[in-house]
Amino acid sequence: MTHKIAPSLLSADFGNLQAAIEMVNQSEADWLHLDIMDGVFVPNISFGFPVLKYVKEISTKPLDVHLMITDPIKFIKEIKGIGAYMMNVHYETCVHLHRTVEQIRENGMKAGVTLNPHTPVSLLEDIVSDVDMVLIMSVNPGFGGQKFIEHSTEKISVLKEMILRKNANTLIEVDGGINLDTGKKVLTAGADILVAGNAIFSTPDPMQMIAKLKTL
Ligand SMILES: O=C(CO)[C@H](O)[C@H](O)COP(=O)(O)O
Ligand SMILES: [Fe+2]
Repeated sequence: MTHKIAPSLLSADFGNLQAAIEMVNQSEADWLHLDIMDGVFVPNISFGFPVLKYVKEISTKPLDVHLMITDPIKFIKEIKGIGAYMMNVHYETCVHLHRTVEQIRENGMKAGVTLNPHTPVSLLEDIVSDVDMVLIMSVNPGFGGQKFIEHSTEKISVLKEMILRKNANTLIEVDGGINLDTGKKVLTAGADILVAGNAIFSTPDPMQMIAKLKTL
């Protein structure tokens, strides 16, 4: 399977979201990544449901929603309501992670579990086969444009080994500081999906950058 690219809208020009979404529609991107922050779990606030609803009206790509919020189980219905394809919750925010994953799937969405840089992959032993995707954060969540944490590649290798050992179909997504250089490293380590914000939206030709990331 060739890898997927999920541009993160967080680094787009919020003054012209329509143009950014239409650019992604016309590009080789596979998914559109949406970062929801609550100012509690992470020290930043991004955008919420009214914006997501607007994005869904324009986007032709499956929506990959990354929830950086406490108690994400409370918002499963809302995320379903905006037509999300993938709902990613942080391991660190879910007391009842298995129940959360079950409810996401019962609501017809794919379930992703996200790990902060300090959270070991070994904690996923008993749930990795029950989730559709694991999202490895390669920066501390909350902001775009941060530097890739090199240790992330080791975590991806450990996770890949776990998935193969369990004969699971779980995908690996990587988010934070991804560019042409770090993207190559994480793909070699076993990643299936690359999220990129700054690397795409800070270049003069974002569509060409998406194409380059796609051919890594
Ligand atoms: O989850 C995120 C931040 O918490 C973003 O998806 C991520 O940071 C993407 O931005 P960049 O590619 O610029 O690092
Ligand atoms: Fe993200």
